[in-house]
Amino acid sequence: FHSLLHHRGLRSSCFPRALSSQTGEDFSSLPVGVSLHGLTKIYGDKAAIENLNVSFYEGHVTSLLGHNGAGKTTTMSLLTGLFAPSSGSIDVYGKDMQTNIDAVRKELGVCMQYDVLFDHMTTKEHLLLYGQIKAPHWTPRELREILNETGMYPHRHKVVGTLSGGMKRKLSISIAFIGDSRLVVLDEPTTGVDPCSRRSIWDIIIQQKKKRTIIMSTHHLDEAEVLSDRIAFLEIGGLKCCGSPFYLKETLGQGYKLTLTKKVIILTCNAVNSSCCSKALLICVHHRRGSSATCKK
Ligand SMILES: Nc1ncnc2c1ncn2[C@@H]1O[C@H](COP(=O)(O)OP(=O)(O)OP(=O)(O)O)[C@@H](O)[C@H]1O
Repeated sequence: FHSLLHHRGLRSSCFPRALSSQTGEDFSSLPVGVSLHGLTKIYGDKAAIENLNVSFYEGHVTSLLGHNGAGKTTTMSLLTGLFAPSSGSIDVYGKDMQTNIDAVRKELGVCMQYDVLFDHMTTKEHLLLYGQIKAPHWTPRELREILNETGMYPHRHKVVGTLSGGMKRKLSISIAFIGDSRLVVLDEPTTGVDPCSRRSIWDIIIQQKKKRTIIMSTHHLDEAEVLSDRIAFLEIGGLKCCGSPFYLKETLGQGYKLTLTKKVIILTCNAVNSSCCSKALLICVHHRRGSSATCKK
């Protein structure tokens, strides 16, 4: 995060303390899936997140970015109802999370940072188990569709203990999409996954975002840029800026700067006329192109 700001020629102090999500870009035509109102979580005497105000839109993937300890996991934990906020509220499709937690959970899909899977069960058995808990009305055909869409169908009879790390992540993500979850929270969905599997996970997320509000956390800037409709940068528990990757780059970034400094080379040219000096310079350039030897002439 800091290096991104540095590369863009920005210091984090350039940002206002809590730049509103609505600043600069107008998403008012999109349905709001989730909104956080003055969300604060205090552990002991320390605020893990403080006065977070941001809206997440349906049909969007929004990435939470920030350094270690910025408050991403805390925000995710509050969004999934794992902890109650110290103050503030979360609205999920118009329902207050605190007072309607059971109704909200029916529409909530979660992929935790670490896979919560059972080694001795097959891929299909996982889908059946979580399907039974989350969406008992779902038919085996609908579960099969999820497996197809996430590319896990060919691996349906494999026990999870024999799956690769990438496949386990895909299975965890498949589970998050069971039951037409409208709010899907993905905590570092590509952690520990090879570049090829990462890309197929990106495809799954993009394919599934229609009619859902997807909120994910990541440490990968490239991933956030490729996947996100919006990126929310957190720092020390506060929202530093939020917007589409394009908007953030256009508005806050200053592009990359390349500074070239020409090294002074002292040419010991005895000749008085300039053509000799030019010739010497040319020889010098040829020398330096051909090898790293010091130019003497
Ligand atoms: N259970 C807890 N008890 C006390 N402090 C906590 C607890 N969980 C998180 N914190 C503190 O809250 C702050 C935010 O932590 P959080 O895990 O949300 O950050 P993060 O952005 O997810 O970091 P990472 O990228 O390392 O996962 C940190 O200072 C952390 O030490």
